[in-house]
Amino acid sequence: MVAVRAEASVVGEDDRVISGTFAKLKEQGKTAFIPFITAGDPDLATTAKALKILDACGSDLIELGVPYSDPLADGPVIQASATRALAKGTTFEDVISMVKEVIPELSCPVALFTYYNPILKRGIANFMTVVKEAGVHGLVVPDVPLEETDVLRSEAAKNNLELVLLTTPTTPTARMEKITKASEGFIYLVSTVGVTGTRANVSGKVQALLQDIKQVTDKAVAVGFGISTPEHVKQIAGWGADGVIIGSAMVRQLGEAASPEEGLKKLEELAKSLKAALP
Ligand SMILES: O=P(O)(O)OC[C@@H](O)[C@@H](O)c1c[nH]c2ccccc12
Repeated sequence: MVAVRAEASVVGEDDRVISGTFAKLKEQGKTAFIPFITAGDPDLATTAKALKILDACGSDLIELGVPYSDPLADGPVIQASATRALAKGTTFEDVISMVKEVIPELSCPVALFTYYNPILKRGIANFMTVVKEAGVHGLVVPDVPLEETDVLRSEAAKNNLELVLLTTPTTPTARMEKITKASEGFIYLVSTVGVTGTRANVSGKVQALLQDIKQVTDKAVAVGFGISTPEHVKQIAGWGADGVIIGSAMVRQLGEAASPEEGLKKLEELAKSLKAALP
């Protein structure tokens, strides 16, 4: 009995900040606004400012990408952004030092986005401890197969980190059900096949995919890939999504601006316009 209690207190419901955030939003009938940016593009000082701006614009969660040399799920915008960040010399350790300073100043939680290799390289247990100590609340690891998530999830859980899993339009139903059971924080519904990057329209399949997922789980579902305009986010919120994730459109503001200051200004404008379009 005692052992069971001790175990339960390691990961109490209250420690699950990301699922807690979604639960609160649900009570208020709100859809989460979740921007993604790459750490270190154009530099880490600007990333720190961007995190504070996104938080002030009403982000409900921020997905912060660790730049990686072989970002296989990413389209041209995020690839170029990761390349710029790496060319600046941004390391995982630098990203961690920066977030450690900034997260205490934010009111919204942060999920760290990273490919699997940098985790394996550092050792799963060690990686989780470092990330937790930096104040991070969850992890998105797009290239880890479901079958290999057990050890990742248990090490994450020891550190109160929620491990978000992804499902795509080509995921078979039985597998999608397993993913919804195993996913923590929320379920990441990839809106379309292919790589990240803005698209003119949101795939019409998203509405049916959301219904399918919601039939098998009560967990929150956030949609990402190809979302960039107020019309897109309105449409997806109308289909019952619990959150919208916007990556490339955000990354582009910072990456393609003439100066960091201009990039931050454009980022703020986009964040405000998307947030204002959400219920
Ligand atoms: O860039 P988009 O199309 O807005 O997609 C979201 C996204 O950027 C972010 O969640 C993400 C960045 N890289 C990824 C790789 C795989 C899955 C998801 C991601």
